[in-house]
Amino acid sequence: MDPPTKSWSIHTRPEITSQYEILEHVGSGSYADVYRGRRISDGRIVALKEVHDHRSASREIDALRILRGSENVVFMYEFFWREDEDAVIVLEFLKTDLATVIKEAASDAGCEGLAVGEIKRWMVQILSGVHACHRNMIVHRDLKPGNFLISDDGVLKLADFGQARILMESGFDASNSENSSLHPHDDIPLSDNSNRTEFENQDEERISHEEYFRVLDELKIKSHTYDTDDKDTNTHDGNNSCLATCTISNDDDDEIWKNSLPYEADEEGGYEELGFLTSCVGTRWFKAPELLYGSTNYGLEVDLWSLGCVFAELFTLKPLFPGTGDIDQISRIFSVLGNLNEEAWNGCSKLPDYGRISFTKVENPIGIEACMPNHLHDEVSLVKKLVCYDPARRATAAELLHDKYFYQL
Ligand SMILES: Nc1ncnc2c1ncn2[C@@H]1O[C@H](COP(=O)(O)OP(=O)(O)OP(=O)(O)O)[C@@H](O)[C@H]1O
Repeated sequence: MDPPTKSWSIHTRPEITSQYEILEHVGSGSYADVYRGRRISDGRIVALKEVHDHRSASREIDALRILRGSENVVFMYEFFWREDEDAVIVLEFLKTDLATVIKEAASDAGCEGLAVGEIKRWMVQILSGVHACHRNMIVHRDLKPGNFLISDDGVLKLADFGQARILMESGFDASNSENSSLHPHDDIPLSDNSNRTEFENQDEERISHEEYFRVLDELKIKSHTYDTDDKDTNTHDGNNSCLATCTISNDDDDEIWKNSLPYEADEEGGYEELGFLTSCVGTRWFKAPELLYGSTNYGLEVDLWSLGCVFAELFTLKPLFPGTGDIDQISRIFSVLGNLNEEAWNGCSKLPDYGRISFTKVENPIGIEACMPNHLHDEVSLVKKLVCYDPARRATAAELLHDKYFYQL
């Protein structure tokens, strides 16, 4: 079947085709088509990501500009963006991803799971990629195995920043916390011959030890900044990239839920004017409880919950909370952690959708331990540091990078 008409536009753009040979279409996401390409000047194989959504392109470029040079974040060589055209982002080409690693291990009948050494290696790289984001106050908002790409030489890189937000200016200048998102389209003249921006060969930003530890301290500050232009209404279902808007659910029960949620407020002129973050982001299985309950002033911690789910999956090769709809998602979390209440998270009753639906009391939550049978105490404990209700109690990526678990043989 032919790709959607719009995705052909990359073939008809001389500024791109004069520099890149487009080899093949390698994948599609909710907002993008990705092609393998060859840079004509030196034969380098690249990924050309044609992003069909303006806001998503802006987010991805903003984040990748800031994160350039981070070893565990996908590298952006340059991008092309002209008025009335989709942005095309030129990225390093990464052949596989963590979802494939997990799937292959799970489908190998003789395989009892990934080797501990391999798991630790992936985790450290995941943490390093997420730490790079968080030290720059970038919340990714869609962490899942499929968004951790892997190079031929086994280096894992965080990708797909289409839902990312910058919560404050990098450098943590809180005085500029509002309107902090960079807008590449504002500073790139949108004329025919000035639509290309290169990043290759730029030196990695380096920070002093003093600055490093200051940043670690800052990570403890829970950021609840106002978001001036967040009105994205799309989210993904389950573990796959099939798009489900917030008004579509796999679960009939969610009819009740969705009708009670203020998703309509995300429409043009709604949240944009009010300046809140949307709760309508991420992939359900990895979505933090505060997002499921409609929070609009969450912080970096939503990524930490997702990380916990990814880590559990690396250990067990099975998703931790494979909900079929938002209600089912919450029910699954409750059956493991117990009901969400003030005792579990002081302040949770203020979440916008708290109490809109009453859930049966889970008398005996099974605990994370039961989801990870045959796993060591340290492994369960690592997941528990992330998968906990109170966002303030979730361990940061920086803290976990120092966790003794990663230094034990
Ligand atoms: N740098 C890359 N190198 C190789 N393949 C890539 C690269 N980036 C993305 N892909 C492939 O293209 C597909 C779509 O990309 P991506 O997921 O980033 O688009 P998206 O619309 O932002 O996704 P999503 O639906 O998860 O939000 C991915 O599944 C992946 O297989």
